[in-house]
Amino acid sequence: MALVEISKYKSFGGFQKVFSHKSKILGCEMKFGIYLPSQIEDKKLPVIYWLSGLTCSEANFIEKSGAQRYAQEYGVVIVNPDTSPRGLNISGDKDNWDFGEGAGFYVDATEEPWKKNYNMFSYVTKELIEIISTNFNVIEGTQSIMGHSMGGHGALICALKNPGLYQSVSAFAPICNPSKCAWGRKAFEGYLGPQETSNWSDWDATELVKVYNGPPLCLFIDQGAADKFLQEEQLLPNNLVEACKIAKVPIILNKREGYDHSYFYISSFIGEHIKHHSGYLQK
Ligand SMILES: N[C@@H](CCC(=O)N[C@@H](CS)C(=O)NCC(=O)O)C(=O)O
Repeated sequence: MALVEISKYKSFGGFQKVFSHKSKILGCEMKFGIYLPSQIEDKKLPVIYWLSGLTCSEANFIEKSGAQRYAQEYGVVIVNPDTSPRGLNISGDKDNWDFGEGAGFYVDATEEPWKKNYNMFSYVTKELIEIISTNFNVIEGTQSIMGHSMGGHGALICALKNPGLYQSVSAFAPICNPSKCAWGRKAFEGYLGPQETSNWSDWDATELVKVYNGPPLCLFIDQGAADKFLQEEQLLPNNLVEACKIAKVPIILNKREGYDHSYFYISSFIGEHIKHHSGYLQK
């Protein structure tokens, strides 16, 4: 599991780095970003994982979120992986911006030709955690997860399907009910098979919340009110809020007037999310 350092920039006192490594679970070379605050020289730190949305690589979050300032302030490492396997040349993996490369949807695929490599759920929740705890000065098991859009869905399902693995979870404009929106239905159909014969509900936050059985978990959700994908009913936050009410799972939904789906919106509130997670991680 050798890591290769691809880039290193000093930022707010710490270092923003990118590494590549050969992923066993995905069967390809993968890159991830990691921000290492300066405090890591003296002590072990907790980790927040960030999962990006459709069309992103590890670069978007690093270059546009402005997270480094807050990671340094709160003394947390931030790790952000790519959004799918890359460079495999599976037939059809580059034909769509919302399926295949850049759109792994954080599931473990069961369908051909994806099932051998498109296993982003296992990559994020197992292999990446192991790589980070083996190679960096982090507190093993003290971690949270957040993400945006497809990555917001990813963060929610990673937390809901692994009770206790993450101390807290948050999401910006998450795809809350993928079984009921066009993006999710296309991805689930391709990676998991037809709804009638596959367990889509095992990968859908709105369904998973109804059967959540683990340590107390509060879902911290952010949504721009002027997000065109909210208006197009790709995100469906109200379905998640309703499911949480029924299941008695606490949820905070912050509606942000005038904000859209972009990293201008994310960078406006990333500090609040890092502060939120830090409250759980520094206990
Ligand atoms: N390509 C899509 C938009 C895709 C999109 O908005 N992707 C979001 C995540 S769902 C993103 O983070 N894009 C990268 C960026 O803004 O840097 C379109 O043109 O409608």
